[in-house]
Amino acid sequence: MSELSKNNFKSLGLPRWLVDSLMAMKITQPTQIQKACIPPILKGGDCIGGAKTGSGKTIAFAAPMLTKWSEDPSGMFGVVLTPTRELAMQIAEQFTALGSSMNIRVSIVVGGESIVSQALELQRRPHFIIATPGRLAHHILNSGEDTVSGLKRAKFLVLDEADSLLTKTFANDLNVCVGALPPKNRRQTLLFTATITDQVRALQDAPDQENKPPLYCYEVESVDKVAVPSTLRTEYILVPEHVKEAYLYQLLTCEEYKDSSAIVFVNRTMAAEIMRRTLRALDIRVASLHSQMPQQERTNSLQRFRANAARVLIATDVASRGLDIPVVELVVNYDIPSDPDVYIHRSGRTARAGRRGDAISFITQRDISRIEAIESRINKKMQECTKVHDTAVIRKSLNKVTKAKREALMAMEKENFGERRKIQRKKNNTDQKSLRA
Ligand SMILES: Nc1ncnc2c1ncn2[C@@H]1O[C@H](COP(=O)(O)OP(=O)(O)OP(=O)(O)O)[C@@H](O)[C@H]1O
Repeated sequence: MSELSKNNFKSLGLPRWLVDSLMAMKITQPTQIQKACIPPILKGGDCIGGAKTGSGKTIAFAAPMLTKWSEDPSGMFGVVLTPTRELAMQIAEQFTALGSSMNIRVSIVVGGESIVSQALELQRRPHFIIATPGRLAHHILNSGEDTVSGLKRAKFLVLDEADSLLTKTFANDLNVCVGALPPKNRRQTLLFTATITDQVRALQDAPDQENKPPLYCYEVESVDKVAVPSTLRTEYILVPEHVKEAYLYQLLTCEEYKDSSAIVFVNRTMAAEIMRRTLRALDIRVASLHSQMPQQERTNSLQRFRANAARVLIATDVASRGLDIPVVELVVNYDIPSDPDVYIHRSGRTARAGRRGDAISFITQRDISRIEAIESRINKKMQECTKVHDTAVIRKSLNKVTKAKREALMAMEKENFGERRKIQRKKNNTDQKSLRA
């Protein structure tokens, strides 16, 4: 098929109803990854789809799956696994929206929600299950044959954020999930990520004992060696460790960003909580998202941020992958991640679908080697951010920021926050490690 004739979804082989659904979402022209993946998936192939953050990978797998399902819309059809609960909910929303005219049934199977109501929902035979591996594995092992028997007839398995799912963290649960599905030669397997790792590639090269053609591997835009979107501006600020909070406050309230929607990434849950309280005391509309929060709070926080009731989201890496919130204009790496791929995913929460966005990294003396590793991974040098440079201004805000932080710490101590966190962590552990996700 020539490049020109791939310029709309119909010519890629999608049916009218789905083209209409996409059009209702104002999606009319396929992106590169969609052009590359949809036709071979429709032909029955497996696929490794690698493309930058925000390039439309979800529709690249959802559209061909929905197309094939609509030809025989009965029973369990596909399973999508993804590393976080919020991402599972987001993908389920996309499937539901795209398939709404076809009475689609989509079930979300994630940790932190009622096991019993999920089991009942699974018994009603959804067409698609969007799950985190831990909770789906739990149902497979504990919920009885009538709950999970439908999995044996699934035609598709998707590993979204495949590189993350193929790490040790998920190995046991993933094995349980894959073991409950038809063998490789009787299903299609689709792997998608913005950061293809050797573990993902290895699946393509693995000897094929089941007589299935090898996985197609699309590394879209591989000619362009820069691993982040071209619309993403990458900058850094050199910050002395003891005034990081004051710099953050200045950045979030400076002329350019005072009304912007921003995600601030920190490396620890405790830091996220301190930061949320500090910024709230400084009159910034703020929410937080981390793994030690009860699920209902996680969902509420994200909803508030999506609806712009909160302008700033303080998050750990539970929010670094996949979340699609188009209004986000700024990502701050308040703490620098040790893995350069994590930087790519975090920064990819902005500059999505061709929009502009900024990723600003706070660099202390200790972070220099991490920054070098990131620059070499993304093949791009960060520019110095000049929006917060006036030391007098920093000095001026330092007092009030320090006071706000001190009050936040005192309130947390009074509420026994550290203790509550321990209890929550213990609860999460006893909910057992297989419910991790
Ligand atoms: N063909 C298209 N035209 C315009 N917008 C699109 C198109 N395809 C997808 N989008 C929109 O682009 C945004 C990003 O898509 P998506 O979340 O699938 O990105 P992704 O590649 O999975 O990113 P990540 O690697 O961060 O998970 C979504 O809001 C989606 O609706």
